[in-house]
Amino acid sequence: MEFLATRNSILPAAVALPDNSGHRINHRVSLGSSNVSLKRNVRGLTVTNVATPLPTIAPSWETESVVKRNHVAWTSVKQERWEGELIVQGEIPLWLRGTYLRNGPGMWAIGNYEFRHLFDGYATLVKLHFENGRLVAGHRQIESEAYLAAKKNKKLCYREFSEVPKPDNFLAYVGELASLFSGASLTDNANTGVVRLGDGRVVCLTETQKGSIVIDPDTLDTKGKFEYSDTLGGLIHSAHPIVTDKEFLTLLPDLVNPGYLVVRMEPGTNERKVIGRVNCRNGPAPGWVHSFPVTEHYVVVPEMPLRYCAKNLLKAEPTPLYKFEWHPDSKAFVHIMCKASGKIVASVEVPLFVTFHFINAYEEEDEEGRLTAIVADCCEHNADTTILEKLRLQNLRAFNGEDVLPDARVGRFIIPLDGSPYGKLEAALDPDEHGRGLDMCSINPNYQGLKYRYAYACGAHRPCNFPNTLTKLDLVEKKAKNWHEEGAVPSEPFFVPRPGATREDDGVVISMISQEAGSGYALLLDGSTFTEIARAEFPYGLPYGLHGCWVPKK
Ligand SMILES: CC(=O)/C=C/C=C(C)/C=C/C1=C(C)CCCC1(C)C
Ligand SMILES: CC(/C=C/C=O)=C\C=C\C=O
Ligand SMILES: [Fe+2]
Repeated sequence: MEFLATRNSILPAAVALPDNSGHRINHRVSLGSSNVSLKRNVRGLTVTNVATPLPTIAPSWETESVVKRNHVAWTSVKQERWEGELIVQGEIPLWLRGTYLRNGPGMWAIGNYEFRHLFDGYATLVKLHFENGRLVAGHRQIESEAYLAAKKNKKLCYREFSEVPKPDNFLAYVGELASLFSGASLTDNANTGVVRLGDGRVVCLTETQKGSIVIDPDTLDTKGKFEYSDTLGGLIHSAHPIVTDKEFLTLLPDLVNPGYLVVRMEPGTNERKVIGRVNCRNGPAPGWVHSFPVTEHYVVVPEMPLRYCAKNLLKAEPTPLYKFEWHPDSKAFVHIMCKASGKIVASVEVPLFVTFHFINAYEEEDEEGRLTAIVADCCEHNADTTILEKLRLQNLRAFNGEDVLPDARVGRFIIPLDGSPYGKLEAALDPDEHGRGLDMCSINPNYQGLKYRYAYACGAHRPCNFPNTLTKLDLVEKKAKNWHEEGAVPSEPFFVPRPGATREDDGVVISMISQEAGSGYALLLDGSTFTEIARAEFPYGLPYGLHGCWVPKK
């Protein structure tokens, strides 16, 4: 494992603002009072760099409260919105023109009520707009029904990942007993990812279908629901569709007759069409499909023994695995469906596994060019579900130097296409290369579905309780380069290829770092050397965020 030199010195914040580090605070403090002009020299020009915060809409239900001193990564963002130019240290490549958007659960409280789990928080969308070597940043809360209702009623009104409203909260809001048992009580808090469709629309997503929300990538305005115009129904889908300029592919789990519909939507439409259906091989319900990968011609449908649980969906109190149950006896399977015909070309038993995120998949050929297997890689948690519990906020906030992050690896599935009944699952490289922690991955998008060499992810610099490095994985040399800074919690490293590049790792890696001291910054690493090329400090600490997308400049 290679560790790269990192900086310890941190630039002063562009604008001095109350940090997120604690004390008795008044959340109504507005950023509006903090406009600051800073002069700097950019390529011979003196540029007045004005951090111009937008008017702050302080959550009225988040008035005076006592906040414990926590890592800013796990501390709710204090303002509903902000925008301003950041001072850049280093050089942003001039070819980098567009907006990186990152979604994630950034607000974990309603009044004095603190949410339990990382995945419960109300969605905070962050943007980094790069143009001419300059960087304009901002964030904004997504105005889902769930968020607006919580704000208005000062209480939880919809079912979140682990939180369930008290019946009177929800009934007071929606007013119908039957709604508790239908999709109406599920959240539309689109806090997981953000994708740019082939037609240019930008949609924030979570695992409930109703939580598909169209936003404006420039202003971060919530434009409204993305309504699916088909009649496929169902309540949930994969949080991570595969999105290219040509299509949107996703999985719709069927909780009644355990299986999955594999569906495709064309750009410019809202209608998903069925490619085919996979019936589960075993178990009382489909396995959780947070994500799935595709190859050029096939869709890989994982059947994980961590399965949805209809009973847990209705429970008022969280169960150990939330809306899921671990069924090792039901075994694990991987199904391969042909994209063109919808036919299942392989359905094999594989070793037990636990994953949130697939990294990529590709078709393996023999010397004669005959297709022999599908290779699918994921961030695999050693078939251990305890990672879900480690992501409870109280555990994330309680870090005391103990090394409690469970081990993870690049799990490589090899799925034979010769009709044999078993597939293999092995580590693609020694997990010690990335500190035995691994999640939140990206690749060069031009290599999606193709044989590839590099992946970017978060790994571990132990002791830790959460992935705390950025790591570049070389899956051919089986080596990793790691970036780490003391106390930093980096979000998913997102790879943007350089236009015209011919090398797979020619591009930049974008991440946002939340720092222990309460601050945060945007970070650019060179995709090839994996060394820092630029950073820009935010005037306030950023909470942790999940997944992002790139919106190129028109
Ligand atoms: C943020 C993340 O990674 C996952 C979020 C998952 C969510 C919000 C899941 C929500 C669900 C419900 C509210 C009820 C139905 C089941 C399930 C999809 C898990
Ligand atoms: C942040 C995370 C797992 C970290 C484990 O080491 C998973 C996030 C899942 C949702 O997108
Ligand atoms: Fe995810």
